[in-house]
Amino acid sequence: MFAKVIVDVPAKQTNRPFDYKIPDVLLEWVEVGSRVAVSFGPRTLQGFVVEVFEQSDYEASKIKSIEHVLDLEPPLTPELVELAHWISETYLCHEITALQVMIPGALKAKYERQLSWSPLREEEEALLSFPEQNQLIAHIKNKGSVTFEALLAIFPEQGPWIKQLLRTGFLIESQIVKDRMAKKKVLTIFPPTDLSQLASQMEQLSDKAKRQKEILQFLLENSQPIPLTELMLKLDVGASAVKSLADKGWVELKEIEVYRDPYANRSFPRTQPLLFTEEQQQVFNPISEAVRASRHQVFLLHGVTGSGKTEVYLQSIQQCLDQDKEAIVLVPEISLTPQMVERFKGRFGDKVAVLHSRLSQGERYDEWRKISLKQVMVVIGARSAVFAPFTKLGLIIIDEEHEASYKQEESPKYHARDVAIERARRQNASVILGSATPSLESYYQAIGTGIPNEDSNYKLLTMAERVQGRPMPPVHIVDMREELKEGNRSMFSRGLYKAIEERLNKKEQTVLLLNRRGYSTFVMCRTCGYTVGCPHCDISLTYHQNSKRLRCHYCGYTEPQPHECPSCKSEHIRYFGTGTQKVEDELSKLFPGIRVIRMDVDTTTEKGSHEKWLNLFRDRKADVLLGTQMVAKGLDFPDVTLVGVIAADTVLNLPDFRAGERTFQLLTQVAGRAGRHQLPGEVFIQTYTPEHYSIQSASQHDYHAFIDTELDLRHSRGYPPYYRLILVTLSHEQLALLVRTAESYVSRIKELAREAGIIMYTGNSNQVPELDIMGPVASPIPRIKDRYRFQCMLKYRGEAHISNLVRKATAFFDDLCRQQNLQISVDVDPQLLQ
Ligand SMILES: Nc1ncnc2c1ncn2[C@@H]1O[C@H](COP(=O)(O)OP(=O)(O)OP(=O)(O)O)[C@@H](O)[C@H]1O
Ligand SMILES: [Zn+2]
Repeated sequence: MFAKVIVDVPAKQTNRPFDYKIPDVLLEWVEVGSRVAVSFGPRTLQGFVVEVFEQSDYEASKIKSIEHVLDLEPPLTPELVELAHWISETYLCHEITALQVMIPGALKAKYERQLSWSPLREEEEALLSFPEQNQLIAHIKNKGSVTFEALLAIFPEQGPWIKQLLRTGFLIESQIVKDRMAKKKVLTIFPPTDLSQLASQMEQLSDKAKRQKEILQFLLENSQPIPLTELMLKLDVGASAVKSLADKGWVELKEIEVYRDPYANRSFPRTQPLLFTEEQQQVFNPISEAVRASRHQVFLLHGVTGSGKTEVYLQSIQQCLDQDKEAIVLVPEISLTPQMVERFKGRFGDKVAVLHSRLSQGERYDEWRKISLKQVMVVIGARSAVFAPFTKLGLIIIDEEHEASYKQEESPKYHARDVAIERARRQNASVILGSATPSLESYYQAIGTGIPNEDSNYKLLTMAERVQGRPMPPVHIVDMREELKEGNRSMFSRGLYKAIEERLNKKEQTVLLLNRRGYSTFVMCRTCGYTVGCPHCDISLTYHQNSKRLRCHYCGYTEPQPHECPSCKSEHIRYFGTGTQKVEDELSKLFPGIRVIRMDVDTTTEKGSHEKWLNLFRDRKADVLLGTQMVAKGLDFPDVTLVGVIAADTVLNLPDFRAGERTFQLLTQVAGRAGRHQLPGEVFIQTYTPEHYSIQSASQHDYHAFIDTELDLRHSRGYPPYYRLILVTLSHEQLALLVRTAESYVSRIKELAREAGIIMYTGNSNQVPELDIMGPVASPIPRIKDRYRFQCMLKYRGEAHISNLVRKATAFFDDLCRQQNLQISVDVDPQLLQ
């Protein structure tokens, strides 16, 4: 037998699989999706098996053998292997990169697989009566534990038996990875094997041994092993009572390996399905019907903030579980709050695995194992959870589908929403895209005039009302130019100031949003106009108050706060712009004693800090939650009655055609945090451009007004959803070489387009162009980490085979990339244009 293997060499010549022989001893273990070690030139490298077959076209003697198999169960399913191929074609990346992104980081570390005998199965051992089984058992028990390789070396013929013992749980695998991967060991109490004696043993105990009786009683009722600490907490007993039972030999104490569960110490009260509102029922019906029929359909669920989308998700998932199918829920990383997790764990309990980047590598790996061993049916996670190795997928839900963070910014630059739709299509699963502010791309598809696409199968579902008829909060737009005219130079308008004061008096809570962290966003000399920039990037440095240092938000460079102008030595160096730190400062000056929680990248680096702040706020230990966009999403706190946006223009002024859309989304989301429960809410938006349509329509909660204007603009300028984009960024340390190369890159593409007969934009309005190339021009941030950056943007219609051109053009510069350290980064459907 042979295997086609994609080897871990990200270079152009290896974007194809190589043939390897499967040695007999590994026949049992090599499947599509297996990770293997193979020799490649002088080295041994990792690779993924993408096909297993019988006849190779190559001369048998020339084909090398697979050296090892790296996991006892293939980490990828055949379906995911195919999906990786699709990703590499769609997003123009190496196939190995797409395969690697699908497996948890812990698997990539070096580790050793130890097999040992499971204490949990001791009683059933007698059932294993085949001589082969007994031989294996004797060997392993004798050794205590043994590596997989050693076992195979001694019993090369016994692959099938080893596999069977693993699958039935008699053998357990522990992965001893240099320090961090060993599974947690937990002291566990095993109830007596013979429960019939338990009653009489309890009789024997004197009245003083009340605790011991309770423990036995509990074990009698549950007859399951339970970790010592958990039992002690549950029954409120000390360890000594357990010890005396163990000393009598009535119960047994043993260390066993358990999953590291970040939510182990938290209980999630079980919730029951809520009775749907009329709107919820009416959107649920078609979803439920598609799930039951196993029909692929994409539902765009446009529901205003507080309309109860989550309950629709929950009951749709239930529908899926009832069909014995699995579900994936994607949420943006920053809204993966304990509150969100609680809602899913509360409904589905142990059936839920959670994946996000704040888990340790070990925790992540354990959650992933639960998925691949089919111990859970639901996964909730950030972007990469779209690759959960389920095999009976019924539904994928993407909450806040408009979020830019679903796009991965490094290779593979995939969009989780589009990957989800593709995955669901291949599995006849349904997709729910939920948002109060759907992206233009999804909305355009759903209203049925999208880019012509045979497979498009969208359906628009709308929930226009909040649950229980709660009103949308009134929004006041404050023109900051007027404030200035009236002599108010503070960052708080008079209206917002009064509103905060009122909340303090009434003991209600306030959420304040400012999308810029740090203290001051730039430092400028009033005498000569010099601004302090990063020496490695073309961007100004931000002043951070705590460290009293200036910091670059792109490369992390820092320098001490200057006291005179570095250029003209004048003392009139001043701090401009407002960041979250400055707002915090200002609040405590204006409202002495005010309790503020600040949440931004600087206060949430520590593990668990994000949750800690939100819990403090929920427990009303603070009056104000102040932060960057992380405070805008998903929060559902009953006492929040005021939302203030300090500067709505920060996003609006970004050099990005989506600036208007992003502003509308952010304002709508953050406004949606107010008045979600009994207490009515109120919103203040401070801005220098109150007339802008994004701000106007957000303040009126009018998605349709916004989208009509925005669609017209996109159409006239030839942007998505009418055209698709590919952004190519070239970077190099030498500007001259870079400019030359960027120009020749663009000529190359034009040449290839002409050869392919693609109609290019010429300014002639009689022809509808298929492709327009803008650039090369300097990128919005022309230099990062000492590398100059130039970009060109390809706008194109439909598929038009443009990605093929880009692939060819990029390959043409491969040598230059290797020899001259030129970098070419290709971003298909880019979300960030810098
Ligand atoms: N059928 C129902 N009956 C009673 N209460 C409900 C019902 N559905 C949802 N709710 C409650 O209404 C509130 C808002 O619901 P939810 O948070 O799901 O809204 P959402 O649409 O997800 O909002 P957002 O987009 O702002 O996050 C929650 O407190 C939720 O428990
Ligand atoms: Zn920098």
